[in-house]
Amino acid sequence: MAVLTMDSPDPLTLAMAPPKDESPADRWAREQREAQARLISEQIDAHIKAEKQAMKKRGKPVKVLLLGQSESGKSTTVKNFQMAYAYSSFLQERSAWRAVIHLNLVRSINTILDTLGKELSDSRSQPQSTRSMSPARSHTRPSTAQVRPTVSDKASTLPRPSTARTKYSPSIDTENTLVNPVAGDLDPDTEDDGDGEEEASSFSTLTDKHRVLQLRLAPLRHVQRDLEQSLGAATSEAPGFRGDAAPWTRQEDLAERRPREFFITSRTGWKSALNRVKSSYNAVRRASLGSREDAGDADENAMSNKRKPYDRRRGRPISPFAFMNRDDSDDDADWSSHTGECEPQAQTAAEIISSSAEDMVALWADPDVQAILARRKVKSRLEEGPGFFLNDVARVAARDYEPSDEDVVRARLRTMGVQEYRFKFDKGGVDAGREWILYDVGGARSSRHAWYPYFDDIHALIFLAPISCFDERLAEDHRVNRLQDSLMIWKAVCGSKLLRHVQLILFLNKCDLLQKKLSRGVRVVKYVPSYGDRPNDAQSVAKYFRQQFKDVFMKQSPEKRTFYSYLTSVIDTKATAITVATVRDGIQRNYMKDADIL
Ligand SMILES: Nc1nc2c(ncn2[C@@H]2O[C@H](COP(=O)(O)OP(=O)(O)OP(=O)(O)O)[C@@H](O)[C@H]2O)c(=O)[nH]1
Ligand SMILES: [Mg+2]
Repeated sequence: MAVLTMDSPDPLTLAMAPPKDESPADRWAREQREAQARLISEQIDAHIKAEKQAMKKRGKPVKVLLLGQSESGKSTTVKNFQMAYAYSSFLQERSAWRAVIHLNLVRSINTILDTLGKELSDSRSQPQSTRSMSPARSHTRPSTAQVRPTVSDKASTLPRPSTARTKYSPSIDTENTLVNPVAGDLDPDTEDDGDGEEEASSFSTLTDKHRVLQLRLAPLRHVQRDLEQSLGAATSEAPGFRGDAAPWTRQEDLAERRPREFFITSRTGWKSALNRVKSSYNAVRRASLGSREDAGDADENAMSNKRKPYDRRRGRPISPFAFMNRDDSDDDADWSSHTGECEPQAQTAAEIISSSAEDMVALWADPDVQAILARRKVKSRLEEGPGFFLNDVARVAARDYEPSDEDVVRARLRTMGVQEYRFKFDKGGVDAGREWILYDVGGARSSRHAWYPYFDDIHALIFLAPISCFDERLAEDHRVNRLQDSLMIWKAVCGSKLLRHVQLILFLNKCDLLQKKLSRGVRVVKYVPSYGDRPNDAQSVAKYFRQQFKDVFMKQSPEKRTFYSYLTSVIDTKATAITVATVRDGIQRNYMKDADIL
């Protein structure tokens, strides 16, 4: 074995030494390269120094985590912050939401077509004796293939409804579904109003006109598939998952910490999804924004094959968002080379949607279709569900459609992983100029393990609890009532030792939907027996639910702290702007008080 002795030449010196037989030209080239490298190194050092000084001057960023179950309104709240304080970046993204809105719309249409399909097959499967109750039912039905594709009521040869309808009997929850909303699971055998207890009919009111519409709208199935493919995994709702409401509590008991970086899934979720279709919509916009947009062409599955976004200067993963004020925009410079991938599918989808506009309007406006949807309980599910655009078809399907702010706020795309938004409040407030970071998380049960690593490094937590969901079940686990799930998460949040100094702010959200639900006659006491004989109006119900959350807060908080709560409908951007401003001031004051700045 060779041994290094003191007499041996220093291996480092040897490695750095120029080649023995270096020519003058090679030497000149080498020295040029070395000078260039020195210059770059000095520039990086100067940049880091300037950044550190700026950081010191600005102070640490205010960090806010948004929590709540899936579809509680976290991302919608972020959009409200974005609209209020980073509107230019919101505008830059706005047109890209068109694909999401189109997908939301097409899904609603396909849900209607599915319902009509069921209606027809249910009526066909009725025994002959039932069908022959009415003389009209002996009429021969034309085969679908024979139907001329025109939308006219005159061709109708199908029977009209008789008055002898099957009695509507909702097999819904009985009493005691939610005796104590904080306690255990629901009875898995019970069903609620919103879960699709549908009443089949022994005959169909559908005519040739509807069949023609069905045929003409059939291409929208492909459109849905194509848009889902273009936008990636965030378009599907959370898969079934029978995990805990607050899976981190066990970790907390064991004082187990996992590094946050492990969980950051930069460039997944809706931002990446939007960027995949963005370029196909607006070539001019693309040309002007191409250099700064964090344009993603990867969905979550493709991520592992891509270069990971990493900010060498700051030593952390790059934000997946372009949502930041101008002087932060260089954050995403590494990604500019990915910009501009064209998604012709989204454009083709927009063309088909545009040419189907009239038929979509006709389908949704049709009184027979409306009656079937109402009877099968699909109507309220659509109207009160996320991403409802059926009342805006003519506008949304137009060739030159550009989403409005309100459209973007109403659009639905699931958040995957944890997404980070950075921005500064340019003007106003007690702490103008300070950087803020909002963390938006995926709220499905399968995503909640990713929340915990953020607990020890945040100043405030905004918790979204949709109070209209008292009669709904979790998509990922149908045994669990959604209000109960919210309360279980809230309980764990309030009781968390890591969060004991964190300012908790509760948004009792979806008050507009609560109002709608109650006005169509849904009774709270049926799902929350403890509600008793209190009035079934939105104000009383909201007050009662607020008290439930407050009780949990008071009981679980490890230390005394103030309870902040707001009744919100975060799709109402005007009202939410006021709430957001109040919350912002409150968080800033608290932050500065803690930092002994005030
Ligand atoms: N009517 C009504 N709709 C709301 C309200 N808040 C949110 N929504 C809608 O509900 C849907 C879901 O909202 P998101 O903000 O995406 O929910 P989220 O909590 O981010 O959900 P995940 O990303 O799955 O965790 C969207 O279509 C929103 O427009 C509200 O107060 N009223
Ligand atoms: Mg979200």
